[in-house]
Amino acid sequence: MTPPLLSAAGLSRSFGAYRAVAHADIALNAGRITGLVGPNGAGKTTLLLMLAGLLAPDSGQLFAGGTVADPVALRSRTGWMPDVFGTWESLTPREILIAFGRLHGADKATADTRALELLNQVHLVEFTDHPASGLSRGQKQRLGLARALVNRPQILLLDEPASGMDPRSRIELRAQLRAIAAEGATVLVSSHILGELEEMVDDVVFMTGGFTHVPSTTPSRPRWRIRLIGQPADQAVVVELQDDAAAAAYLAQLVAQQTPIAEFTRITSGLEQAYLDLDADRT
Ligand SMILES: Nc1ncnc2c1ncn2[C@@H]1O[C@H](COP(=O)(O)OP(=O)(O)OP(=O)(O)O)[C@@H](O)[C@H]1O
Repeated sequence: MTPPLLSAAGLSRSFGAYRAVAHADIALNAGRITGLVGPNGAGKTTLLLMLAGLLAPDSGQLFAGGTVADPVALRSRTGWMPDVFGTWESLTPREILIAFGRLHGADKATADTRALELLNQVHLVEFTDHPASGLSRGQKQRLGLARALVNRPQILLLDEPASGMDPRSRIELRAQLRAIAAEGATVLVSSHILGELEEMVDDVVFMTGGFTHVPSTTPSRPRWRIRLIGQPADQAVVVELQDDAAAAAYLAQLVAQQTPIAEFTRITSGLEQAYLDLDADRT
């Protein structure tokens, strides 16, 4: 079996006395998009920074392709997109991307060509030579994605990439990540938008209180709550159905049977339900 492009075993990291990541195991395989899901403060960003080779773990080990990862080599193969793009705002998107290309060893002409290619890809060409401070939050996110892709990374780590993006940009982001994975890279994306993540990812890793948890199966079936007229809310029935079309057919069948329905509600996506189940286990 091909070893994961990047994996971590027993990573931990504290800030002073506070243990942000207690024990994190994760395996990121070529061609796969993995979702990293967890509540605020769970340790997701800290884990992503360690996986990117940007923050040293206190203990645990990182492996790239099955052998112990060298942080410098890891950084050269990794693209990192932080949740907030806040640096170098007086520079233009072209200058920022060229600078990052040069940091990755490209000559000026190659870095310039790559910068323009990426600005095209994330639809920011019209802002190529304007200061980045004038970009909106969503545009800055798109520039952050371009910056993460400068070195054509095999390992792409994204922290809340869709926050601030408009619906079209989100759809494009999904397609771009899928295309990047299809070329053999691995993508790890943290997000709180579970419905959206569910459409994007192949695998999910949950994180709570500094610990990672891999669900035994990735739940994919959403659930609906059905309550009959006069039925107390706590006695409503919950059914799992494949998708909205299956729900519509099920509802039509109930109506044809003259079932006295008071409520028929999609309650959560499968991923949301798994998350709530995990949270319930922990409280
Ligand atoms: N540099 C730091 N110094 C001190 N504490 C930190 C530092 N970075 C993170 N922490 C703390 O570690 C914990 C985990 O933070 P982290 O940013 O990894 O969580 P997260 O899961 O990404 O949260 P969110 O979903 O809110 O972005 C938090 O309690 C945070 O305050």
